[in-house]
Amino acid sequence: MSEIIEQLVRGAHVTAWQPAAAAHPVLFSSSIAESSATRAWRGGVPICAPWFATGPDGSRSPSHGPARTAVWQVLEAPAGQTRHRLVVDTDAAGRAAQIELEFATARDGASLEVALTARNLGDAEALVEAALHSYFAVSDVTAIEVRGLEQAPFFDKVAGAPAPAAARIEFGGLVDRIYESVDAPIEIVDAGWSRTLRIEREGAAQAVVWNCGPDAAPGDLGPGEWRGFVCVEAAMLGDAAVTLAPEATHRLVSRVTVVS
Ligand SMILES: O=P(O)(O)OC[C@H]1O[C@H](O)[C@H](O)[C@@H](O)[C@@H]1O
Repeated sequence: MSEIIEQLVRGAHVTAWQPAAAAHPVLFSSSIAESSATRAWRGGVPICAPWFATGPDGSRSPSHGPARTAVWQVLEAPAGQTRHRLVVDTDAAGRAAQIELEFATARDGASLEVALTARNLGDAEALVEAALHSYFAVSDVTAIEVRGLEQAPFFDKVAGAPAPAAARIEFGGLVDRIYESVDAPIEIVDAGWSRTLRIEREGAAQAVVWNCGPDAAPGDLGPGEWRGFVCVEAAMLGDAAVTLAPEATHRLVSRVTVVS
């Protein structure tokens, strides 16, 4: 089978990727996903910027920032790569700003790299949060293992409190965690599909792990489809947001490799 790659101009949203040699998609998308000015595609790689959720003080909207629902400009790119550009006019602190976002994708037979570069075009400093909110396809989230986070404490958004490191993530209900400091690669070990995905990140020590489970499943997921993905997100939010001086840039990268 030949490679499948799909990307929307709205949100510069990569909605599908399956390398030619892979038996299953690497990225999950909902069977009833839609993309509009008010609703982001459910799946693929939503770009959250220049804030995450409702931002550092909880008052930003839309949730996860305007980048995932705005129409981006398509830039020229070498064969096999894509580049998109968007300028947003508000920073994560709610201040008027000029922040250029450039989103680039590159891939080979086994890896897909997505990179978001934020550049402050304004005269004053700008606060930027961001996440590459990747939905990785799995055979059944309740039967996978996520490796590489065992030693890392996290903030449990479900409990609303910090939590100590835990040996294993049990999926099946709502899991929504912000791991604060993780440099090593994270692996999704999927025995059902005899496959391991390795996720490497640059420009972010945080990783968000999310699956909604059955009870918190959003309306734009098909029946039972919560089992078919796990989000492992390269993230910089809250205390890890970056303050960009005028002309300063920050690059956030997530690279997934099919290792077996
Ligand atoms: O439904 P969405 O706006 O796409 O957000 C989906 C999820 O994104 C992140 O993983 C957040 O940590 C979750 O709290 C949120 O529920």
